[in-house]
Amino acid sequence: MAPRADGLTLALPKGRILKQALPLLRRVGIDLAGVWEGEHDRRLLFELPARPERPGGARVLLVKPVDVPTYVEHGVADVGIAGADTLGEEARDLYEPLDLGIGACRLVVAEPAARPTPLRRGMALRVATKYPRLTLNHYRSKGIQPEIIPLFGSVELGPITGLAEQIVDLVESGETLRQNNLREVETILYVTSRLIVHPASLKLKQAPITALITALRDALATDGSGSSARTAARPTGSEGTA
Ligand SMILES: Nc1ncnc2c1ncn2[C@@H]1O[C@H](COP(=O)(O)OP(=O)(O)OP(=O)(O)O)[C@@H](O)[C@H]1O
Ligand SMILES: O=P(O)(O)OC[C@H]1O[C@H](OP(=O)(O)OP(=O)(O)O)[C@H](O)[C@@H]1O
Repeated sequence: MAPRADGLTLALPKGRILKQALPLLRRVGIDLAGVWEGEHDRRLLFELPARPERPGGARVLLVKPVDVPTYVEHGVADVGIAGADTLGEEARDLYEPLDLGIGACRLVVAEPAARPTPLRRGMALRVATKYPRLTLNHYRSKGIQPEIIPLFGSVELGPITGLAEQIVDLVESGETLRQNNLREVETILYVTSRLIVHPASLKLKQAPITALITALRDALATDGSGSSARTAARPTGSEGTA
């Protein structure tokens, strides 16, 4: 096997994306089995031992999903995995060579099914969200300058409690919206997780990074899970933004 992650540091998102990323990473020689012991394991840094095909070993950092781009942008990690939602929220100097197809969901506008708010240019509107920048851009394109109410979770409570008229949040199955009597108004962004690379690492560690990208691309091409996730999240012909 060709060296694929030799000497690289990877920043991986804890939580739901990690679960989907692990089988893919295993296929390209980054195997956390027997190293990371699962969600109860509180360690955050793992050294993958050197092997004949990876003489320099590899290092894995487990970080909060929203922090992955920060580790890569600062060059602490050479590569990382981050959702298009996280990447779209803040402009960063990162190379984004590959859509991994995992972590598929959508960033949508939603509101109470029984209390829709018709939108008019220049209207006053309160919108609760974890994504202030993507949200502002979306409403500004409609001539609306909303008051953004920043939340870090349970965003669906916003319109139920009267905190906001609308929300912008991620939808996967649609179950959270449904159980809270909310309806989707519009999709802002089709989200999947991307491989991100520190630009300097791409030059300084060109061989292992190119090998990793190629191996991941090959694994995705022969693995139904990546492409099916993409298909589920994104209608044919759409590209990133809705
Ligand atoms: N149903 C979903 N809800 C939220 N994020 C999802 C969903 N499906 C896929 N994702 C992707 O997973 C990423 C991380 O989501 P996750 O909820 O694991 O992180 P988090 O919000 O930091 O978690 P926590 O609940 O621990 O704060 C999102 O940025 C998005 O790209
Ligand atoms: O469409 P669904 O499959 O129901 O998934 C969407 C929900 O999942 C996420 O919340 P998460 O579970 O991360 O909890 P949070 O509200 O604390 O962010 C997201 O913010 C939605 O609330």
